Amino acid sequence: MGTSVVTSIHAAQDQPAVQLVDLTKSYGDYTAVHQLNLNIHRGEIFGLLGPNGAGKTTTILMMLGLTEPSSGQARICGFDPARNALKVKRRVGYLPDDIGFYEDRTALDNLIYTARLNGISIDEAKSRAEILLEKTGIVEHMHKKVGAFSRGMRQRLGLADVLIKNPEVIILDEPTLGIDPEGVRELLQLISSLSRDQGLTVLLSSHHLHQVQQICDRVGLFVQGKLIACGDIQSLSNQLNDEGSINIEVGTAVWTEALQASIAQIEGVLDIYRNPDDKGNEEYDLATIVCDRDLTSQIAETIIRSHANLVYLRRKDYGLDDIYHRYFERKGAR
Ligand SMILES: Nc1ncnc2c1ncn2[C@@H]1O[C@H](COP(=O)(O)OP(=O)(O)OP(=O)(O)O)[C@@H](O)[C@H]1O
Repeated sequence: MGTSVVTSIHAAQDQPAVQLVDLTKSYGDYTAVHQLNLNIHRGEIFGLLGPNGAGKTTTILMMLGLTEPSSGQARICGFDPARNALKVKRRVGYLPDDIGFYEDRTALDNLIYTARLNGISIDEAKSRAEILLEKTGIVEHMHKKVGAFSRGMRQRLGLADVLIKNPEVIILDEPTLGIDPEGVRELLQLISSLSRDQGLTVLLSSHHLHQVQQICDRVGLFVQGKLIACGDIQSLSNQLNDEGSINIEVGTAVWTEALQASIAQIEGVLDIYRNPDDKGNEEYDLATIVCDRDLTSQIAETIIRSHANLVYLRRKDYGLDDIYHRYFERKGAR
């Protein structure tokens, strides 16, 4: 093997698995994805997060060569999907949010079918299918017809289906949709361990920040076709802290609109929101007040004056709820 070949193979290994440069997609006057720049490194688990209609699926379709960018470029495993869709397809496994299987055929048959479509010999297909059914935890159901599978089992089978061609990158569109909390936890753990064991690059699209952050190395926050922030949870939190605002969390026996309005009138209060993932605390209601300075005593006074029964008050660092709220609902609305 000549030096130049060796160099170029090493260069390819060093290249990010996914490179998006000024990637843009317009439908008529509407821009669904606007000049997206993003690198995803090999072996990384990346979460593409955003509310409905943010442009996540459109981005994925451009990455797969299933829709053409209006401008800009994507390179997936070194290939441009707009020109080399087949080469990209060979290296990338895609699990859409509504994967179709042959419902009247067994899980094993479905996997063997996919493997055969990808040019894998029948013996190899069988052995890979059995290994993957084992890994995804549904081996005992391999002879069951897929039509009888639960949503969680289908998603596990979907993972096995994308993995059967030994992809370098897997793209999972809302993989946890419609699965119960325990099933979500198990599925995410499975994705995480598959990625770690095999050095797989994973792109996961979701609108559940809480779920995704459990396994993602980095997340990108996508709003109205634009990537408004990108990084690990800690650095996103630090960016918000650097903006100089202070978060005060309060717990009250009752939270009323009148109380919220009184707090909003305090000079220096920037934003107030109820904690979105307050897990049904029955003792008190939790809210976060974003201020441009430390307004702890003014807030306490206002709550006490309104007889709302202040149960607790503390200054807090930015957590996931705050990141979600500040980036998606405040910045996204600008
Ligand atoms: N073929 C199309 N023609 C016109 N507009 C489209 C088309 N496909 C998508 N859009 C629009 O582009 C925007 C982004 O859609 P996309 O499906 O990429 O969002 P998403 O982030 O995946 O949302 P969701 O979480 O709801 O799946 C939406 O406003 C959608 O209506």
